[in-house]
Amino acid sequence: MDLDTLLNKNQKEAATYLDSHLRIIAGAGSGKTRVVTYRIAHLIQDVGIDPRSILAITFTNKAANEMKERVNEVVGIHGSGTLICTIHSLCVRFLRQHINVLNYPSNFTIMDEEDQKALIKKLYTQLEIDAKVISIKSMINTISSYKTARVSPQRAIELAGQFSGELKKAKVYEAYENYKEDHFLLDFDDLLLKAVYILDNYPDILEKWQRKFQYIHVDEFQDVGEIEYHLVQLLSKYAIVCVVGDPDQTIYSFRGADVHFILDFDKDFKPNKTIILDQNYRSTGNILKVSNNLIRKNSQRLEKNLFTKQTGGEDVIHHVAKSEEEEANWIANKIEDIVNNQDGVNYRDIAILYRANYLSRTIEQVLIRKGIDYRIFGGLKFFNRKEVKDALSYLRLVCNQEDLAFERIINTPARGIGKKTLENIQLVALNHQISLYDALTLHSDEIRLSNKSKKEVRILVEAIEKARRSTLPLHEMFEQLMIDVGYIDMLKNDLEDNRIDNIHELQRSIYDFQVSHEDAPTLENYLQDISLYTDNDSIDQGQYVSLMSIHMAKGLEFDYVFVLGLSEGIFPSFRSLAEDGDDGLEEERRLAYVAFTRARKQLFLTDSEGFSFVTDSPKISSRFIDEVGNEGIIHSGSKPRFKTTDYVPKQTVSKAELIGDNKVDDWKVGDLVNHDIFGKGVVVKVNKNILDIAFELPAGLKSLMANHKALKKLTN
Ligand SMILES: Nc1ncnc2c1ncn2[C@@H]1O[C@H](COP(=O)(O)OP(=O)(O)OP(=O)(O)O)[C@@H](O)[C@H]1O
Repeated sequence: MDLDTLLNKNQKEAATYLDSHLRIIAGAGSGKTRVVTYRIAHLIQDVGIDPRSILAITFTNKAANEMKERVNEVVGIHGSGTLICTIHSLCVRFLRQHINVLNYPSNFTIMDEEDQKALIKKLYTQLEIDAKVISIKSMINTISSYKTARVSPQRAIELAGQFSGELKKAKVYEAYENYKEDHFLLDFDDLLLKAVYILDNYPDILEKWQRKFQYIHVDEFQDVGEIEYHLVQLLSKYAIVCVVGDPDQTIYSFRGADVHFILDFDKDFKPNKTIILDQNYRSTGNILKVSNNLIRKNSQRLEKNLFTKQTGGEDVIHHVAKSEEEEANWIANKIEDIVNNQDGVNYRDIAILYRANYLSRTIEQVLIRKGIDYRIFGGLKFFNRKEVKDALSYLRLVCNQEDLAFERIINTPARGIGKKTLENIQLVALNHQISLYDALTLHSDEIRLSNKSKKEVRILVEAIEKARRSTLPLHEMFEQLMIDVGYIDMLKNDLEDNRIDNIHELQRSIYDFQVSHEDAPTLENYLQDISLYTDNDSIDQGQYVSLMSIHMAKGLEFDYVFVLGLSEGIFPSFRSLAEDGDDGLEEERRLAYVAFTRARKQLFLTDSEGFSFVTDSPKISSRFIDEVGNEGIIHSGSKPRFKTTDYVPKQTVSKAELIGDNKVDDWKVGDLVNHDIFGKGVVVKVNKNILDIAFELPAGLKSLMANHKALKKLTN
């Protein structure tokens, strides 16, 4: 293996330095993964280290598999036995051997989040706790916080003292832990905690595992948390540890990752050396320029000067579309253009990335319409998501009392209608040859329901009937329906922000449908239109565009990358800013940096005008676009508007800025307005003499008469 031809000088030093612990701090695309791979190969092939004494911890299973493959390619069969896996897999492997010391069998069961939810629901019934008072999701978070802070259930009960809410949670925690122990179950936290507990308390097992590894590598070290760090410390007594990371790519702080572990590595692991890799091999000069300019705006960072020898390259393109639909169309057209006109490029070289999963909806619909196959990594296609299916079922019930829709939603949210009651309703429907909904409403006397269920059913039926009679525009009827049937409350109680965003995105889809089908914007037509997307099971031809959230894209690379939805409030996310202020903003910026640096040949950034149902405000371009400067980037489409510049005038509007007379045919989408009561807004739809205007919160979206005196057009 000739490392001189495979690696640059610093990379080679990093791959071959074995005299002490090693920290490799490296920018995006500078060959971190490549260096770890060749370091392992070097240890086996050139140094003759027993492969079984080499450990490499990666962040995802995908990364582990890729690294294994690459090591095998280089060293062949000699590499077998090297342990390359995620930290959770390492713990499972460890526990299967040693958990018997805690009186667990080695074939314990691992619980995922769905299992956790089911268990907590069960415990709530036993302990008579209402999920509306303590949501299941918040309970899962509480349990996880107790555990990672190493607070035992007994201690939690003591700490809760007389505070009844806290005491209830502590009791659930106790019952949860007891149940798991009785049934030999482990949740994800337990995998790490139990492994660390055994290593901390059983010196002979610790010694055995410490003697196992001579060389330990940890990739993506910027995203480790306290327990992972402790585990690496424990295992490293006789080993040389090599950690690799990029502090600018810390994107999991919300899950306990702490960038200080890589920054302070030199204090705990002695002696040590740090090597910095600053040559980027992945991206063109322009992609790098734009990414560097952005990340420089973060104040909490180690300055690195990432460079590339691939100067220039295609400009980064930022496109502002008139609407989300147009944004998606622009992306799809560009993709077709690239695939048709660039030699050897196919769909698999292209990725579409977004900040939040709900943002995939519009682009999915456009790709389906154009017959471009796509895959969503780490998630479900929009119309397959549970909450979207539930919401559409409610609409189907409003539209035509469909039985399948009825069955899907009758007990979501819970109305005390279980399998038996449903069978009872089905029988009544069969006897009378009517729909399930009619059976429930017209023959309720034949159905056995508790008083509580009767009340819940009444609320449901009233909500459905109200929606049927509604004269509101469809998207408003839908919004009201989701509130009236208790669906939004259910999601709020369960702290399911992402699912709520998907419901708002579905509302946007209904709104868009009305705008484009002014002639017959009926619910029936909408449902028919949408079935094209819900029944879409494309045949896998192996050629697909990859769609994923930026968190999922960590460590990956693609020739062409589109990052969509770059609107202020969406990316950076308003929630991160509200919850974590400047720290939240810096993490969002790192996320944008990760997204931009996934691109090899060309990067496209898009956003659109109009109104966001998720942030409930008019859309303007993300500050990140403003921050990347003007070098290496060109703008197309509408002129980007930023919060700091021309969008919201700081002073009150002067008379001269106002156009006095609002002639009806003067209006167009994108016009800025000032309204005497609602303040400033932007026109999102012109419908003869009625304007849909998106105002800043709290006013939101309003339909107003174009020539009303309260409304003034502002000069653009
Ligand atoms: N010395 C080199 N010669 C040629 N190609 C290289 C070299 N070093 C890295 N590369 C290539 O550059 C790209 C980025 O490398 P790699 O994925 O290892 O970077 P990374 O630092 O792990 O990236 P990130 O942290 O952004 O995910 C890969 O395609 C890799 O093959």
